[in-house]
Amino acid sequence: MALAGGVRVRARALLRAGAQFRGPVLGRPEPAAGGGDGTRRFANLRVLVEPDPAAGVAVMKLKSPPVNSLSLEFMTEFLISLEKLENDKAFRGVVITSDCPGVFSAGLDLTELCGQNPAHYAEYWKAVQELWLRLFLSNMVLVAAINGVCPAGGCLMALTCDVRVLADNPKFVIGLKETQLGIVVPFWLKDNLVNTIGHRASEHALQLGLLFPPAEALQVGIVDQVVPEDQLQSTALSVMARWMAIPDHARHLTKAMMRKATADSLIKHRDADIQNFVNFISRDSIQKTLQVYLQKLKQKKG
Ligand SMILES: CCCCCCCCCCCCC/C=C/C(=O)SCCNC(=O)CCNC(=O)[C@H](O)C(C)(C)COP(=O)(O)OP(=O)(O)OC[C@H]1O[C@@H](n2cnc3c(N)ncnc32)[C@H](O)[C@@H]1OP(=O)(O)O
Repeated sequence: MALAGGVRVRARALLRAGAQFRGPVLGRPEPAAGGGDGTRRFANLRVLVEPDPAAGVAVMKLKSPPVNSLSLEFMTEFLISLEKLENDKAFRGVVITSDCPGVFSAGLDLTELCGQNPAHYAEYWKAVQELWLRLFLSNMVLVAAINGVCPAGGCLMALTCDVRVLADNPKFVIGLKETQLGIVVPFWLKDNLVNTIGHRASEHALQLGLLFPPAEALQVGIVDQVVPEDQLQSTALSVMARWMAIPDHARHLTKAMMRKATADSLIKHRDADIQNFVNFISRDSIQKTLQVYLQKLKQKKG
């Protein structure tokens, strides 16, 4: 699946501004530090990719501090890195994890949703849809190694993966807390959750805006495994090895068959979904609520 129009334009703009990339320009992998071991590490500003071509696996580390919020730049860079791996036959699986201590992702970047114009909100929401579609329909095996708090849009990313492994730390909660913020999840994210934990559990989780700590997350099935923090990466890689043992063609056709209807329902109603979002986020009352919420987040430290 290729990048959608708006996201592709932004991706090109990012690539044109190659000077802002630390290390190599995307598309030109550099030898790992120390070199000569056949690994090709590449990075853009906000995503670090550690490839292991011999295993057919890459680890994507989200590194958009402080909280890996889903800014337009972050989503664009993430999708560029993902596409690069998808286009390289050497890679069949990706482990997604965070490089920001204690936070997998704080979800939507609320600063993108405050005081901007409708065209910006439309571009932003299209990028969120694109992020979800690209991950949800990826041919590769995706394993989320969740090493931090994972609310809302962070949970959206994790839910697209084939497997979720959560580090056992009571602070590392996961879930869709939107109703607690007075907002409603989009239908396609609701469908993704229902496919994962079932209808009844989703009703409770969504209406109450539940954030599950590890034991409860495992019990409800929003994650597949909970492991000690120091075993997260090794567990994710061994889960990956099990999935990689299945012939790719059969596995990804099966994945597509299982996920097609859910993805199609967004693809068919994409423009209406964007319009709904723009109307919602442009309301004065929502803008005021957002400002207050952001202010509270900033004051938390003080
Ligand atoms: C009232 C909200 C209305 C939202 C309207 C959106 C409409 C959307 C419609 C449907 C969408 C559904 C799908 C997804 C929805 C979302 O993702 S909404 C976002 C929900 N996320 C959150 O509420 C998380 C908020 N953040 C936190 O709770 C904490 O930051 C944390 C993740 C638990 C980490 O805590 P800690 O390590 O203590 O860091 P902090 O000190 O709190 O934060 C550091 C700085 O980061 C800023 N920040 C935090 N989260 C965000 C964010 N989501 N977007 C932008 N910025 C964020 C925070 O303000 C701090 O900034 P500074 O003070 O300037 O350092």
